[in-house]
Amino acid sequence: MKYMDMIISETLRKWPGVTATDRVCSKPYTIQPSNLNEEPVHLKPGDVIFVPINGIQRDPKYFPNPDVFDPERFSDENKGNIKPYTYMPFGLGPRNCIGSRFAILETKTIFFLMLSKFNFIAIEKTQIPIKLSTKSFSIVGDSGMWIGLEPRSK
Ligand code: HEM
Repeated sequence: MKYMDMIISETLRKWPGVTATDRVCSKPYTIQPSNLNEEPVHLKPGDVIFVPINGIQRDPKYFPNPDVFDPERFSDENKGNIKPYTYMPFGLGPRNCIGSRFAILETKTIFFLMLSKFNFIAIEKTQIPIKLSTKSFSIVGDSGMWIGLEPRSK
């Protein structure tokens, strides 16, 4: 199941189901500029901060060639190179997703059963590359997500 684990991790990097999360600031904090033309940002208690999970996980600074689907990023040899706090499909810290292990187990079970019976194939309605909807907060296809199931011959 190691390779399936790598596939699921990379899918959640490139296409995180939850594209952003938020936090409420509890004490004053200043984000220092990282470029010459930027001003410091002063945060006050009560300010709400959006953490763009999708943007961070597609940032070439953290994931080279971010648009390439490459499960090897999560191999035993490579996963140690991922910088802390740059991969967060289930959020981070004490309020991270309580259902993450269940979600991964469920995904693996479904894929194991489906792949043992069917090949997943592109059909006429499958959009390659997929065009994403601009009307949804989550990552969904503009005209749905279509895939064909072909029974596997024994
Ligand atoms: C692939 C599936 C899922 C994804 C990508 C996902 C993602 C997330 C993310 C990003 C957060 C916010 C965490 C943070 O801000 O640090 C979250 C919170 C949460 N998720 Fe999930 N989730 C998934 C499945 C589930 C499932 C299956 C359950 C329940 C069975 C669940 C229950 C929760 C709950 C209760 C919270 C709020 C936790 C808190 O505020 O302490 N999630 N999830």
